[in-house]
Amino acid sequence: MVSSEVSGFYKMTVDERLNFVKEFSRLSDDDIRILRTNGSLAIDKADKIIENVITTIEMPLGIAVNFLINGKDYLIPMAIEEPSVVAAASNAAKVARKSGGFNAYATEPVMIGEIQVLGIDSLYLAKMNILRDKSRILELANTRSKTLSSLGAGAKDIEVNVYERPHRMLIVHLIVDVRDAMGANVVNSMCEYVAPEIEKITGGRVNLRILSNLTKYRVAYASAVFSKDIIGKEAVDNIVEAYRMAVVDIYRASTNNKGIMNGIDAVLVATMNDWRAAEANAHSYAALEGYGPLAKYEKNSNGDLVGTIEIPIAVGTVGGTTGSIDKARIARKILGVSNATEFAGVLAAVGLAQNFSAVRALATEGIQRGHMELHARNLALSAGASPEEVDSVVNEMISSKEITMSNAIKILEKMRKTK
Ligand SMILES: CC(C)(COP(=O)([O-])OP(=O)([O-])OC[C@H]1O[C@@H](n2cnc3c(N)ncnc32)[C@H](O)[C@@H]1OP(=O)([O-])[O-])[C@@H](O)C(=O)NCCC(=O)NCCSC(=O)C[C@@](C)(O)CC(=O)[O-]
Ligand SMILES: NC(=O)C1=CN([C@@H]2O[C@H](COP(=O)(O)OP(=O)(O)OC[C@H]3O[C@@H](n4cnc5c(N)ncnc54)[C@H](OP(=O)(O)O)[C@@H]3O)[C@@H](O)[C@H]2O)C=CC1
Repeated sequence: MVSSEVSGFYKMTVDERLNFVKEFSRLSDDDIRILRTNGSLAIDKADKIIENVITTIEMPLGIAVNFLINGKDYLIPMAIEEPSVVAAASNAAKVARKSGGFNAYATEPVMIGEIQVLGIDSLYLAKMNILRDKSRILELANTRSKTLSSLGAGAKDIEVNVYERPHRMLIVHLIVDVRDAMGANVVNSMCEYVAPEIEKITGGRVNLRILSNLTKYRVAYASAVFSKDIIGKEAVDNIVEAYRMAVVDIYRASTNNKGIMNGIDAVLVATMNDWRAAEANAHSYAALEGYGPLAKYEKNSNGDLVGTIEIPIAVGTVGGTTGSIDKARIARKILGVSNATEFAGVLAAVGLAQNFSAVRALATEGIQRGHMELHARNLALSAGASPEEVDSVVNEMISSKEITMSNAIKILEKMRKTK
């Protein structure tokens, strides 16, 4: 197995990077041909995926290197428009692997489907009757997926929540093990299918039947030690203090968690998973006990920084659009995860890595040096520089210490005049 630890990956040419990834992930020549093809999603195929299609839109896909998770090497495909995210993930993974890399695990892939029942005479009696008929309801739900039933997964339990005020209703939770799927469609099918039975049992009227995007029972964890000898004692203390700011201040917690999702969303986009669901999930979980940071930092007795993350993740290796788009299928091959639970653990590690790098930068030199130097390339492109002109414009912006759009335009105009 080739190691994912590679210094100077970013200095390689695109072809050299592709060759590295091909060898690491054992990609076929056909995979490489697809990765090299711009616009590989044919318009007639795109037209079958969503509605009212007029074109497709491209976005860069980069690879974060150095990830060692539970002793296994990973290359992380990330599709994102924001510079410095891929660099930051690779940077954190490089530091973490010096202390053994990330440890990660995820709970069983259990989702919650919700059924709202209104117009019930006796809420507590209705609750009792639903619980009494639980096995029959679960059996009915499980007729909706042959695969889940054959895997010993599917609908497993029922919870009933009674609300008397401000509005009277029952909310029935269908607890479903969705295995390798994200699970929204299958959970929704089950909820809709059992709804008439719930009406019969309760004498009420079912209104909504929809999954919850808050997957309280489907949670991933990751941890890593970041050595004080690499990041410095002062950085360890400053990062712990920065974490504490996110604990007391929701304005900081929001930005902190955005940084975590920078990494997770990018992998979800690369593999065509539902990142809107992931966003809703992460932020509502962060708010369960009053909105706070999803990753925590402590200093251990050796003086090193210990980072941990606890984040709900509903991600699929089957279903949705994960198999419909060739590059997403290849991105998953690059990632090399064999099931949704392993995938969730990897995403938690990516989220922690992303958070560590951002907070490390913030708590030491500030975010602008690392981030803006990479963002300068976008400014140069937006100012109209050709790919050949970008590096010269960027270098001049950096040496003038003015990384702004107006400076990029000025430099470009001057450069073209003197040519
Ligand atoms: C940008 C770095 C990594 C530079 O960091 P540096 O210290 O200049 O990097 P280095 O030269 O010491 O290199 C260390 C490693 O970083 C990687 N690396 C280094 N440079 C590159 C590059 N050009 N392209 C790809 N990878 C790169 C690479 O793995 C490299 O190892 P090597 O290959 O040399 O053995 C650092 O400053 C950093 O991690 N900054 C944080 C950036 C960040 O978090 N960006 C997210 C966007 S800002 C945001 O949206 C969220 C935020 C910040 O608001 C969240 C929050 O508030 O919490
Ligand atoms: N609120 C939200 O987040 C919502 C999201 N969505 C969308 O729903 C999609 C995800 O739904 P999802 O149910 O995952 O997708 P699918 O319905 O596409 O896929 C799930 C199905 O795949 C089959 N399957 C085959 N092998 C496995 C396996 N190993 N593990 C699990 N299932 C397997 C099962 O069907 P079978 O038994 O027939 O083989 C299962 O029901 C996403 O596109 C999402 O954007 C939709 C509605 C709401």
